[in-house]
Amino acid sequence: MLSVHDFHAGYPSVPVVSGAELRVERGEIVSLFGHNGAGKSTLMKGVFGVLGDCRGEVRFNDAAVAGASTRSLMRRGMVLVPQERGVFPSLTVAENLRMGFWASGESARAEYDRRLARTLGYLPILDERKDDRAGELSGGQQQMVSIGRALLAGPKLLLLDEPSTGLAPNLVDDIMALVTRLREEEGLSVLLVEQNVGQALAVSDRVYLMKGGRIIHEATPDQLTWSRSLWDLF
Ligand SMILES: Nc1ncnc2c1ncn2[C@@H]1O[C@H](COP(=O)(O)OP(=O)(O)OP(=O)(O)O)[C@@H](O)[C@H]1O
Repeated sequence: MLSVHDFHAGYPSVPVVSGAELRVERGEIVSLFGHNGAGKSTLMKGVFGVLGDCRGEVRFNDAAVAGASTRSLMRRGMVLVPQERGVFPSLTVAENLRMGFWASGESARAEYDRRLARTLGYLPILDERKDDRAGELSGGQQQMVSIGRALLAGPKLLLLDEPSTGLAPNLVDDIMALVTRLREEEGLSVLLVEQNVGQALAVSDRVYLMKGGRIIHEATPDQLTWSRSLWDLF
């Protein structure tokens, strides 16, 4: 579904990610772990076409997409849920969700209704709050808006950047359960950045460790759980 080879990304005159190699197979949940500043968000944003200064190979659904715009990647089915959530506070929840649909380039009303019904099925709180301004919602509910907006875009691959930032532990469990359901019921592939390592490991098929802008190791959750030497890499 996604393969990244010798990928470099950063900001004007600030190189961050160096020579990254990673892949996400269809239907896989893959986590990317690393300390603050390791470059996880930069890698995700680079792959998603948000940053200008990138080079290397990115293949998505068998097409070479390095350098493609975010807009074209969304139309192909890659969607980023950014760490900062990016909800539009003065718009209602329903309007925020609709933005995701429009960003996917779809315009058929029937498809909108179908995606909306499925999304509200996963996130019933958004149905209850659909006429409220997103800025009035709690942090956890705003995270649900951000994920819901991504689902309205009809993703095949979700890039989820620290979805549980600032959330209570029970909400972290809810988000991990949602990720698992989306994989099982929608066949979604997920690349997940998460600081709650234990909870992310429980839902992941594979894991990458990132340090100093480099991917330093690939492991299964089992290997990571039982190998002290892998943790020492950090
Ligand atoms: N807009 C920017 N301009 C310049 N440097 C940036 C910018 N955003 C991030 N950086 C730098 O890039 C490096 C990697 O940051 P990044 O956010 O990718 O790390 P991260 O692993 O996602 O960390 P965290 O877990 O804190 O989100 C850091 O040194 C950071 O200061």
